Formats: sequence, structure tokens, C-alpha cells
Amino acid sequence: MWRRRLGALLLRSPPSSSSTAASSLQHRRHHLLPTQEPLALNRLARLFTSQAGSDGDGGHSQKPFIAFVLGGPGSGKGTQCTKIASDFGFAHLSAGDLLRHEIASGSEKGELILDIIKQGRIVPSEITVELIRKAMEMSNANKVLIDGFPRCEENRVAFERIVGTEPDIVIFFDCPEDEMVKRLLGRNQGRVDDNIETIKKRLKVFESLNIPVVDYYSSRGKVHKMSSYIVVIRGTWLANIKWLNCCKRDMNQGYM
Ligand SMILES: Nc1ncnc2c1ncn2[C@@H]1O[C@H](COP(=O)(O)OP(=O)(O)OP(=O)(O)O)[C@@H](O)[C@H]1O
Ligand SMILES: O=c1ccn([C@@H]2O[C@H](COP(=O)(O)O)[C@@H](O)[C@H]2O)c(=O)[nH]1
Ligand SMILES: [Mg+2]
Repeated sequence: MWRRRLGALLLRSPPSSSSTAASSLQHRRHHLLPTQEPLALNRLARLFTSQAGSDGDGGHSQKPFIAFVLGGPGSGKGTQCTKIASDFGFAHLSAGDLLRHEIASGSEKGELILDIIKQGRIVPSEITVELIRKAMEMSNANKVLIDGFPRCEENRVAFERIVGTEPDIVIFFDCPEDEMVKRLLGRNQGRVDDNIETIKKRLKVFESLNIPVVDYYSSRGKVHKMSSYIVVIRGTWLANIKWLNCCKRDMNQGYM
């Protein structure tokens, strides 16, 4: 009963088909793996609370449990990571936020980073990996979500070489392009890259450079593909009605 009420609360209006800048972009779906249904999502929740060292005591010498969180721009990585971090006790390290902090520090590196972010390109691996490595060390956490990294194969190789480990899992938020554009244009956080020109570039970079990283980890059985329409409430993943309808349609079309 409570689930049904929550489902109703999560009901959102269907996407508008108006001729926004978003609608000119193709709606693409990635078919690397089937998107997981709600019960399967809760297996991930169990993984977080069992295998992921939840009984650790913080100050430890063991390698932390690492989850890379990937997805296109605006797919909801930051939003979901905030919830996962508070529900499951993960440290949340956003690569984009670390880069923005570096810009805010006024360093010389920050100027280079700002220029790259404005163009929707990828910051050199040594810079990003070093920021992540330091943040991991400072957090001293035994469970870490690394949000929005690695962006490309070169990032991935640099992380594995410098930090000396692979992620335990990769969470991939699958989101249609028109939804991502709509979310980014409505985000309203004053980000220099939330404008349609940069968004188009970020989407191209995502398709050409980030998807190969997801493919690589898929081939190693590490990817948990999730719908970007899910929400996490008190440790339980719930799908909203719009996503369930989307799944039904996909099943009818033989996608799942
Ligand atoms: N499930 C959702 N339904 C609707 N809007 C959402 C959902 N998840 C996140 N949003 C909104 O979409 C916008 C983008 O979300 P978020 O910042 O989490 O994305 P992101 O993947 O971290 O993006 P970026 O790669 O640009 O950092 C935010 O305004 C957020 O509130
Ligand atoms: O590993 C990374 C992460 C981010 N960038 C650059 O920052 C922006 C914004 O990142 P978000 O994750 O969307 O906050 C991204 O478009 C890249 O330009 C990066 O180079 N490497
Ligand atoms: Mg983000």
C-alpha cells in the first residue's frame, strides 16, 4: 500500500514534445545491457550494505570499495550520488566539482580547466586523477562514489595506473538525450557549461569518449545500468510511473 502511494507521489508529467532545442536532438538509448528493473536495483542496495565494507571503521589501510558513477550530462549522477551517499554511507567525490573547486581557487591550472569546461572538452587526465587521488586520501572513506569519472579511456587508464586499482562496480545512468537537455537547461545553478552550444558538445563527447569506457567495464561484468528516472528513498530504489511505462513500451518493442 505504502509503495503504491509512493508510486503515485513519484508520478511526473510525460515529456513535452514541443519544439525546444532539446527536441532537435535525437532520442537515443544505449543497449549495452538491459536497464535494471526496480527489484534488481535493490540487489545493488544489498551489495552496497554487504560487500561494500559497511562495517568498516573509517580509518583503515584496506583499499576502499570504489563505484564509478557514469551517465550523460544531466542524467542525474550528482542527484543520485547525494542520495546513495547519505543512505549507504559512501563518500561522494564528483570529478566535476573537484575541477570547479580548482577553478575557484584561482590557480593557474584553474584557468586552463575553466577554458576546457566551457568548451565541453575533457581536462587532462593527470590533473583530474591527481585531484581524485587527493580527495580519496583526505576522505579516508571505505566506500567511495566517484561521480562523472572516467570520461574517456585515457582517464580510465591513468586512474588505474596512478591510484593502482580498478573500480569494484560501475553504475551507469541511462537517460534519453532530450531529457538530459531539458534537465540541464532547467538546472539553474549558474554553470558555465549549461548552455545549448556547450551541451551539444558535451553530448558528443559523452557518446564518442565516455560510452567506450562503459563498454569496457560492461565487458568485465562491472556495469549496473539504471534508468535515470529512478529515485532512491530511504535506501530503496523506486521507479517512477513514467519509467515503468517506458519499460513496458520497450518490452513491446522487444528491447528488453
Ligand atoms: N530523476 C530525475 N527527474 C527529473 N529531474 C532530475 C532527476 N534527477 C536529476 N534531475 C535534475 O536534473 C538536473 C541535472 O541533474 P544532476 O545535476 O544530478 O545531473 P548530472 O548527471 O550530475 O549532470 P552533470 O554531468 O552535468 O554534472 C538537476 O537540475 C536535477 O535536479
Ligand atoms: O573527469 C572529468 C569530469 C569533468 N570534466 C569536465 O568538467 C565538466 C563538467 O563535469 P560534470 O561531471 O558534468 O560536472 C565536463 O563537461 C568536462 O569538461 C572532465 O574533464 N573530466
Ligand atoms: Mg554532476
